[in-house]
Amino acid sequence: MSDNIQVLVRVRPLIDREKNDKICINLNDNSLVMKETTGNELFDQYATDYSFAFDKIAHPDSTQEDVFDQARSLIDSFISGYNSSIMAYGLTSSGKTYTMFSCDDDNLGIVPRATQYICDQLDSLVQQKKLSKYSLSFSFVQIYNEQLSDLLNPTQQLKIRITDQPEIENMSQYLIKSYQDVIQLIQHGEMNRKTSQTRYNELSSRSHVISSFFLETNNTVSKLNLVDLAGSEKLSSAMQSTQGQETKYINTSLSTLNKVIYALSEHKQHIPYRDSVLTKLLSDSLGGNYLSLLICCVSPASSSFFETLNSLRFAERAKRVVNKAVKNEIQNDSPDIVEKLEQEISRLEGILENKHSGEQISVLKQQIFDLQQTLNFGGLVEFSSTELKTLQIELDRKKSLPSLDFNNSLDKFQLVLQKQESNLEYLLQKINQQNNYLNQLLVEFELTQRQKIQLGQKLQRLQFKMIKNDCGKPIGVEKLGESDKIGVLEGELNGLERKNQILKAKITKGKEYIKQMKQMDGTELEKKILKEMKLKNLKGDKKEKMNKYQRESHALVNIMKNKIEIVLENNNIDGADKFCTGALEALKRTRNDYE
Ligand SMILES: Nc1ncnc2c1ncn2[C@@H]1O[C@H](COP(=O)(O)OP(=O)(O)OP(=O)(O)O)[C@@H](O)[C@H]1O
Repeated sequence: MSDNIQVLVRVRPLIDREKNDKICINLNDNSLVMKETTGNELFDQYATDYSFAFDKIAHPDSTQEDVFDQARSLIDSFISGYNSSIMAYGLTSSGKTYTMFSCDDDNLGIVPRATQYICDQLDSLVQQKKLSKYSLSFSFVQIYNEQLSDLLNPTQQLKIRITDQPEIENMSQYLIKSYQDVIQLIQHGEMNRKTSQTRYNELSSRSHVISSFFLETNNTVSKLNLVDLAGSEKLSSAMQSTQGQETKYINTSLSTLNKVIYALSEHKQHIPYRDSVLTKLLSDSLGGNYLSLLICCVSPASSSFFETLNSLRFAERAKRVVNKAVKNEIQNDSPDIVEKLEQEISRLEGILENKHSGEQISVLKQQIFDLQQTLNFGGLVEFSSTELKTLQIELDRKKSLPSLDFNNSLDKFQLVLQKQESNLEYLLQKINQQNNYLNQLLVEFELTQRQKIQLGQKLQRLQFKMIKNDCGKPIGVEKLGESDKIGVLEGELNGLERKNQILKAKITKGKEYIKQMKQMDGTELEKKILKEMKLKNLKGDKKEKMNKYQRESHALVNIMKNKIEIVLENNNIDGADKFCTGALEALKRTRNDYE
């Protein structure tokens, strides 16, 4: 079966820290339009629209069940013997963990729902006698700082082996009988998962997590990967060194994922799977023997505009990747699972009877015990009551983590600074475009100059010819024709001169404009203002001032962008100048307000 990666975009509702933000996404069932809105009609009418189409869009009011419904067909395929993969991708705090792993009874995520669904479906197949035996097991690993570890047994050393598909050596796998088994394992694994508080998310996942189900039935063997990717985040000087290091690793592996998706979508010969642990492990889910669904989680808030745009561009590319999934059937003459396990037990018992050293015997005993547990479908870890108590205390501690005060000035400043930095990058890009446009004008100017000289020479030759006619021959039809041509050429010459003047004026204005824009690298000024505010540690009206500042600086950046776009698209220098003047005045006003 050859199938493109399916893409579902989930737009979550605004969260507390975004309550003053504008919504920058308009949604339909399969398409959406992004527009950077400031709330000011004058500026907003010039904002660019970015349109996207996907297989499905989950709106902010979509429930966890609605989202699971979109994943159901993939889980059915897994039950019928196809490898399947569901991956959540997005900026930090965009809702990936909520979508995949939420264990809140009222809002269960895809992993617990999938467990329940798989167990129910398998039981029903057994009851209908369509299936006589099966074994379902679960594993849970994380990639933190490019290191792979087992969340269910963190002391275990893991290794990736790539034969025809990637496999993890030494990874623990637990047999699953019910939904509760998986919930217990997830809760146990979540405690070993690397999380920390970021500027955007008070409990942010700093690792990529891959939970997998392995199903073996009478005649098929299949795997289901449920992946919660760590969220990308912009590096900032305010990050502590460990946080900075984590963020670097996350961004590098996500950028390799981007490169892999790019190479696959462009049908390149070399796919850089080996450049990161994440892509090595997902190599089969991306372009291989898997059916895959990508859930791209995004926030509708204008403060995440650029990051959301990037996530959607990534998702749009992923849609073009084609997987080649085949049903994994096993030969009927191979011994069934129970028989295989029984044979292994007798083999190990045989070895035991042959009197090995004490150490070997205890290892073998342990192996026999594990296998018996597996055979009895009792393979699920039994936590001792003390272990359970410790786990509960840890859970309660995590639940009671003090919620981050997002009004805390430092955090707010960081947010504003980060936005300003990306706006500045955007501006610089536009200045470069403007420079290119000016260069084009210069080339055009030179061309018209050359044409003008050629026409002047032609005119001289014609005038000379006329003088000769006047002196030598009677004035005839030919001479009248020549003088008409001269009139036309003179007209053209005048036209070219006018055009040259206009071009000169445009170039001068353009140069002035670039100079102004460069001076307006005045985000420097804005940063200075921020720094001053931080130093003064303003209280009381601080929040109001910061909000006002954020709105106004945002609007300013828009004015500048609009100006450039007008210059580029409509070639309307005058109109653009008015905006620029307006922007400069507004900038002065903002500065006055904060000085
Ligand atoms: N669809 C939703 N409805 C309601 N709340 C949501 C939704 N999606 C996410 N949230 C809330 O948004 C916050 C961030 O979500 P979550 O932790 O899942 O983000 P994340 O993308 O996993 O972030 P990170 O990459 O930092 O781990 C949480 O408080 C979560 O409860």
